[in-house]
Amino acid sequence: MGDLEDFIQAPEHRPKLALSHADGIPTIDLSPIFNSLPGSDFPHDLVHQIASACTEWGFFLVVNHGVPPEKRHRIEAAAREFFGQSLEEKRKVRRSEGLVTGYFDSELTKNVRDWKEVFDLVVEDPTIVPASPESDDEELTQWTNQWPEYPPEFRESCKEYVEELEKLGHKLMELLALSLGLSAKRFQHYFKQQTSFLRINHYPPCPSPELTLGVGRHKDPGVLTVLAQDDVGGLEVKRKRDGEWIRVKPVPDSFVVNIGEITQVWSNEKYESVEHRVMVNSEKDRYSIPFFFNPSHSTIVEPLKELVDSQNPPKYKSYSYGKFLTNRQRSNFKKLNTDNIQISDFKITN
Ligand SMILES: O=C(O)CCC(=O)C(=O)O
Ligand SMILES: [Fe+2]
Repeated sequence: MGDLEDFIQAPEHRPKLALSHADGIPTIDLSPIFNSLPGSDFPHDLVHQIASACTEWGFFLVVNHGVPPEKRHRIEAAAREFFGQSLEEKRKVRRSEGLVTGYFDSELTKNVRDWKEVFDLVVEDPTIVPASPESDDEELTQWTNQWPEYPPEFRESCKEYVEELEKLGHKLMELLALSLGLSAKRFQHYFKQQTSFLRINHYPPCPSPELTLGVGRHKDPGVLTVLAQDDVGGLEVKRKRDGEWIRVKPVPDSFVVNIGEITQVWSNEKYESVEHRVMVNSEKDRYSIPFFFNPSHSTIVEPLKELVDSQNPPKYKSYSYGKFLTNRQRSNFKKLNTDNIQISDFKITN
């Protein structure tokens, strides 16, 4: 993977190898949404579970989520085949500054290299985004997918998986809306011309797991992330209550859902996006597949009018999601001297 030196975390960010599983992240059974009569509301109890998981953790697992397990197994198998090839083969579909989809093995999180390789694809092909982060530049550009030749079923397995995850994403947004006291379809329109993307992460075994991270501590910038992790484990969440790093135990056929920064702003911090990171290990390869559910580039992100009033004034200035996204994108390629753009940059401080 290159020089170990590039991957070494500052001492205060290194993982503890002694694990803290503690009382875990809540697990939410989504079967009621498939059993309720068409046109009727989701059960109150389910909406309540979503509200308390989002408030207390910013993370939860879902089971009985409606995604057929065979579609998940197919993309997982295709991912193993793809990453099992030589670096030379994989680099035929490498990502570059002009072409942001495809294979990449040198991502930085908070300016330190992650011990991972990834394959990214956009859900809308093409995806419309601003050409540059500059606020006075109105030019738009397109992100398109590139596909490897091998394995031959790679493209189709990604496509059918993404379709399922999109359906689940919309269901989760309906639940989230209800849990905030909004109408079920309140968020739907933001996802026309969505900028959602799917990432496949491969974390190879690492000789020094105590010094490095598969993904450094970060918050997801979008609306919602729905992650499939395999049975190896490594994802850790910073518990809101006390700041302890808690391991998210793998549960077969479940998804890990977490709140992104846009939801934090929309909800005026009723729901917070929580930091997480990934530990690697010296023995096993680990794979994970996050689906990042993101709105249109033209979305102006700000606390929702219904959720603010004179008692609870907006905690954020509005910002353009498209500009935010292209700004982040640029910093992923370069080691910068400063931290990349954060939503805290838009926080209103009195
Ligand atoms: O691999 C994981 O478990 C999480 C990955 C992650 O947080 C990310 O890609 O944003
Ligand atoms: Fe993440």
